Amino acid sequence: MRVQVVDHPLVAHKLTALRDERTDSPTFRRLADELVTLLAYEATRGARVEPFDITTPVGPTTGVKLASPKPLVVPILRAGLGMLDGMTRLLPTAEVGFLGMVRDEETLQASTYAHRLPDDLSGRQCYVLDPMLATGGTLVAAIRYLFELGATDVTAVCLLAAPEGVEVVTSSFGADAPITVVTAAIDERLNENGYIVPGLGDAGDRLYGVV
Ligand SMILES: O=P(O)(O)OC[C@H]1O[C@H](OP(=O)(O)OP(=O)(O)O)[C@H](O)[C@@H]1O
Ligand SMILES: O=c1cc[nH]c(=O)[nH]1
Ligand SMILES: [Mg+2]
Repeated sequence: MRVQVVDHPLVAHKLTALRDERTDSPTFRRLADELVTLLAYEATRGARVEPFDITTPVGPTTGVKLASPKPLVVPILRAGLGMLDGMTRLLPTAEVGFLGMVRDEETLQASTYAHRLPDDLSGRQCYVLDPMLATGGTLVAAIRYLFELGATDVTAVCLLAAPEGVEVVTSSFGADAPITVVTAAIDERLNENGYIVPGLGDAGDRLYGVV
């Protein structure tokens, strides 16, 4: 398993504005979208391509195009939906599957309330979108499900991660697992309610105007 923290001044600048409690919902959505596009650039560094012949106005050449089968992008509802447009802007030919998951606020256990994914993920590069990697329960369950469907190459794109969550994903699948986590930052810790500190609060509520 590989963890990549995207170290870039624009990422840090936008993340700071996203964290700020004064940032309203429309601005939060825009910043999340912009951040994902920057993270997507790194997350897709290993995207498979195949040779593609074209003719420019000057003559023939061979370039590349994304290889088949198409990559699959999987936002984890609700908050992951706020990352979908930013990701598919860079991967417009990707297919999109959906996982609806919610964490119990008391037990912090994740449960799945909806799924709509292709039946067979073998050979597909899968990109899971979830802004927050907190205890790791949600991401572990999501990746386990993708593996059950045959996935062998999973990249999770998160806006923020807690060290505890990164550790749980690593220990659940092993250091050699074909998993990459790309995030804008790994914060200090989780608090007693399972929230990332300093974090940005409840990503779903802030995206969708609940607070
Ligand atoms: O790493 P974990 O401890 O499992 O927590 C992270 C999950 O919690 C949040 O979702 P939430 O359950 O609040 O659902 P929502 O997206 O509908 O707000 C967040 O969007 C992640 O999916
Ligand atoms: O800090 C956190 C942890 C889980 N989910 C969130 O939205 N925020
Ligand atoms: Mg939430």
